[in-house]
Amino acid sequence: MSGIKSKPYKVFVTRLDMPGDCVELLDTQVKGVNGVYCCLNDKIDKAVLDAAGPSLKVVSTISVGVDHIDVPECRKRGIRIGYTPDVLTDATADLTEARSGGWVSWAPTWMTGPGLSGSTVGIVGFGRIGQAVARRVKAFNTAQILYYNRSTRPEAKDTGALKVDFDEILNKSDFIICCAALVPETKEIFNKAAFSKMKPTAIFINTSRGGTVDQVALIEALKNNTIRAAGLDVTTPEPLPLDSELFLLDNCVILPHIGSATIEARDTMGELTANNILAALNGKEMPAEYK
Ligand SMILES: O=C(O)C(=O)CO
Repeated sequence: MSGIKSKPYKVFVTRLDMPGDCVELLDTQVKGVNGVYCCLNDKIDKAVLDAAGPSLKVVSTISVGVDHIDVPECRKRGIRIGYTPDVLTDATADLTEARSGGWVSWAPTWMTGPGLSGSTVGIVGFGRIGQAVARRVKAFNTAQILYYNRSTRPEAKDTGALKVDFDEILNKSDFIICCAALVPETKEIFNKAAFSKMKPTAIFINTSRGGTVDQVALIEALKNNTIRAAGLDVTTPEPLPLDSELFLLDNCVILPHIGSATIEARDTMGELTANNILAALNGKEMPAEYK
C-alpha cells in the first residue's frame, strides 16, 4: 500500500465490509496499537478516545465529513485525523434524485417537476462538492448560480456563480442545494425562518448532512407547501425510521445517503483511509489529513 513499510501496529477497523483492499492490507501490516479506521456513522467521542487510551495516534474516517469525530478532543490528545476529500466529489455531485413504485401508465403531468433550464440555483456551502455541483448545473443552461459560503471562492469564476448572503440565496433560488459541512455554524441553518424565506416553488436538496436541517420545520414546510419539494440524501437520524412523516410526503424524495456510492469512489475512499493510517503511524505526511 503506497509502498509504505509499516512497523507492526494495531488498527481497529469498525466494519468488516470496508471497500477496496484496505482491511486486508492493513491487517497484514498492523499489530500492536494505535489507529482507528471508522465510518461516518461511528461516533468517535471522548468516551471512545478514553477507551482507546494514549496509544491511539490516528483516527482515519472513510468520509469527507468529520462531524462524527470529536476534533478538539483529538487535537488535545495529539491524535491525527485522516479523511477522504476530493475522491468522492464527482460521485456526490452527480447525485440528483430518484423515486420508486407507482408506475401505472404514462400520463402528461405525472412525475413532472420544474426543469433547471433558465432557473436560479443556490448552493449553500461552496467547497469542493458545491463547486462540482455548480459545474454540473451550469450545463443545464441555468440562468444564474448563487452561492453562500463563509469565504469568497475564486473558483466561482469558472461557473459565474455569485456570492450572496443567506437571505438572498433563500429569496432568489428556484433550487437550493445544501453542500455545507456540518459544523456549529451550519447546524439547523435550514430552519423554519429559512424555509419561510424560500419561494413557494422552491426545491430544497440536501446531500451534506441531515443536521444542517431542522427536520420538523422541513416537514411542516413541505406539508404546508411553504416550499414545493425536497430531495434528501441525508436525514436525521440515519437510517430514517420507517414511521418518519417524511416518507409519507409525496413532495419529498429520500435516498439512503448514497451520494458517494460509486464503486470507484468508495474503493478509493477505503484505500485512502487505510493509507492515512499507515502514514500517520509511520510518522509520514498523511495523504489527506484533516487540519
Ligand atoms: O464522505 C462523507 O462525508 C459522506 O457523506 C459520504 O457520502
